[in-house]
Amino acid sequence: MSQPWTVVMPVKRLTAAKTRLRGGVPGVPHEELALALAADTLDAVRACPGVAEVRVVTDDHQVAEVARLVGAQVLPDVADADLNAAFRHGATDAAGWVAGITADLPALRPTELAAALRAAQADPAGVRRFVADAPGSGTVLLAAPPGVPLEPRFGSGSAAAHAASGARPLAGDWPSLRRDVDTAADLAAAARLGLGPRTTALTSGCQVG
Ligand SMILES: Nc1nc2c(ncn2[C@@H]2O[C@H](COP(=O)(O)OP(=O)(O)OP(=O)(O)O)[C@@H](O)[C@H]2O)c(=O)[nH]1
Ligand SMILES: C=C(OP(=O)(O)O)C(=O)O
Repeated sequence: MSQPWTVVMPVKRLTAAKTRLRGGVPGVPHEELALALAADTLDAVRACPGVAEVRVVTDDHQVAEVARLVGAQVLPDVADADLNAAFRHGATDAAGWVAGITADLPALRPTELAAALRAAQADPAGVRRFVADAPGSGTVLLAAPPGVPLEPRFGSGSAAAHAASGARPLAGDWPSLRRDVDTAADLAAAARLGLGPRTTALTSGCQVG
């Protein structure tokens, strides 16, 4: 029987978010696209079996509104902090299993996330586990057992940084989980897997990638 998860999802202010994607979908306002990516990720996380609580760390009022509507808890960003500080802040005082996930997974399927979370709990070693992104250099998910600090090392080269910090990679065929979207080419790859409803509605009929 799996134990419940608290999932922490940081989202940057939309005006500053996803700069590598800016202009990537002609005709689609950038902030609407950034919001759609986060909203679809959030919906999939909320729909994932085993996820008891979702904490969205953000200073963006539109993201906060969407998050509250789907029953997530909203925490403001720590002033002048970065992505890893946002993960640590969101994980504060979480009692059981904690996972940090990036908010740029618009093709995410709840079944694939559930499978990855189950795989993390199946490890008897009691260490942090992570899921690398599709290219293998980044991280989309970091999981910590009860009582073990999340110790996030997201950012460029984070898969190696997480491994160097003692976290172990999770192997699994979870293409929708591993498909983070940083560029227009990533969005095209996510579209081939099947985008969530908000990103689909916003980009349908548009040239992506
Ligand atoms: N709350 C919070 N979330 C962040 C911060 N930096 C990044 N994120 C989120 O973390 C996730 C992964 O970050 P990146 O892929 O680097 O996204 P990004 O910084 O918006 O994209 P680029 O501008 O292209 O580097 C995204 O969902 C971001 O919204 C931060 O300082 N605070
Ligand atoms: C945040 C990360 O990278 P990117 O900005 O490339 O999504 C990461 O992979 O840890």
